[in-house]
Amino acid sequence: MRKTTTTAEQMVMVRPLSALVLLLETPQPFAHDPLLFRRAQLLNFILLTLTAVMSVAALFNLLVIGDARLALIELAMVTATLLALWRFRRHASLQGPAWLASSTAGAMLLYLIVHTQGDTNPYVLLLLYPLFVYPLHGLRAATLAYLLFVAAVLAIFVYGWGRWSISNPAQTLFNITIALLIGGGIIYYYEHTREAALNRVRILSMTDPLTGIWNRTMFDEMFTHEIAVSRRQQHCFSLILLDLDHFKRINDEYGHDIGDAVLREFAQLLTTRTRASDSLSRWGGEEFALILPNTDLNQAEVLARTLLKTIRAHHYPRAGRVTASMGVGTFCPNSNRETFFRAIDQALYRAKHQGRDGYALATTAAASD
Ligand SMILES: Nc1nc2c(ncn2[C@@H]2O[C@H](COP(=O)(O)OP(=O)(O)OP(=O)(O)O)[C@@H](O)[C@H]2O)c(=O)[nH]1
Repeated sequence: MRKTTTTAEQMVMVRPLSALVLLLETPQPFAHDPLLFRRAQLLNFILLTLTAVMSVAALFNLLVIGDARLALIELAMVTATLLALWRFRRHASLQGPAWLASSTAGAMLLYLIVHTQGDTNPYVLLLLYPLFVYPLHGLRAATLAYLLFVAAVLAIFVYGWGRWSISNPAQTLFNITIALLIGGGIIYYYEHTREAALNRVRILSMTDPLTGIWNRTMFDEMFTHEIAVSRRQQHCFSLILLDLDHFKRINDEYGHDIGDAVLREFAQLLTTRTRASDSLSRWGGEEFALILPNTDLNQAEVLARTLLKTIRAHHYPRAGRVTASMGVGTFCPNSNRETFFRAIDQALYRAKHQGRDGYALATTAAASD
């Protein structure tokens, strides 16, 4: 076996570097949701930047400018961002640290305009606020935060009107208001477009384009989730695999368009005849999967019989009547995922071989370890 050794020199080089990489990396608990992960990445970056910038500013103000009061305020902000960073990384919490980050940055910008007393140059920096408050909090909360921020800026300006030497204050106030509203409006529009596009992509990635029900990826996720719930709460859930009978004939006799219409209507029929807590997915082709949370085998069997009756009785405008076969099984906390699914698949296969338009049960022995 190859042995790797690390010299003391390498350790010194590697440790600070890996500590830095660790800080830059977004914590794993956010990795399951791409949207959340992007938000967490941004928050991590903002908190680290705020901590670094404020630390440098505090040192500069203390040692070079000699302004201890300002340095103290900046050190308080460093403490706040470090606290937020700790909560974010240690407890994988996003909301609280995000609000702390945006409030700290907002307070810092407001303090800057108070501190420079009428100098309008720092006002351009105010547009940094919506740039990160929108991606951090989402459209609604960010708009509220930004409007409050604009109101605070204007209130500070009005407060300083008679006290500070501002050249042409009315004109300046008008310019600042317009710049903040237009700048914020553009960022709002951009964020709105981005959120709408992301939502669309999200829906497309979760649903089947033909029938509109959950797709196979979502089935896998919901199935995994239901197994976790079953093991945690120590109760069973059921699964029904459905396959349309002789579907190839429909395509061959009436064409693919009619076949597609049958699939859509079949999905609709099942959706209306099952509970809102049940989840119907298109497993692939003419095969569907129905997850029934908190349902035992007897209840699943009753539902299978009802569904078979409903499917048999339904008349499709061009294709007439269509039947389906089903494999029915119940997952209990001691079941094994793979063997359970295989047993249901085999049950469906048996239902087909027993003449179709019926169901077969996954045997308990086959479904368990
Ligand atoms: N129109 C349409 N047909 C599809 C779609 N996906 C799969 N199919 C068709 O579904 C048919 C499935 O055929 P088979 O696997 O032989 O099954 P079957 O004819 O239903 O026979 P049994 O399942 O044994 O009752 C094939 O002709 C596929 O082309 C789809 O999205 N639209």
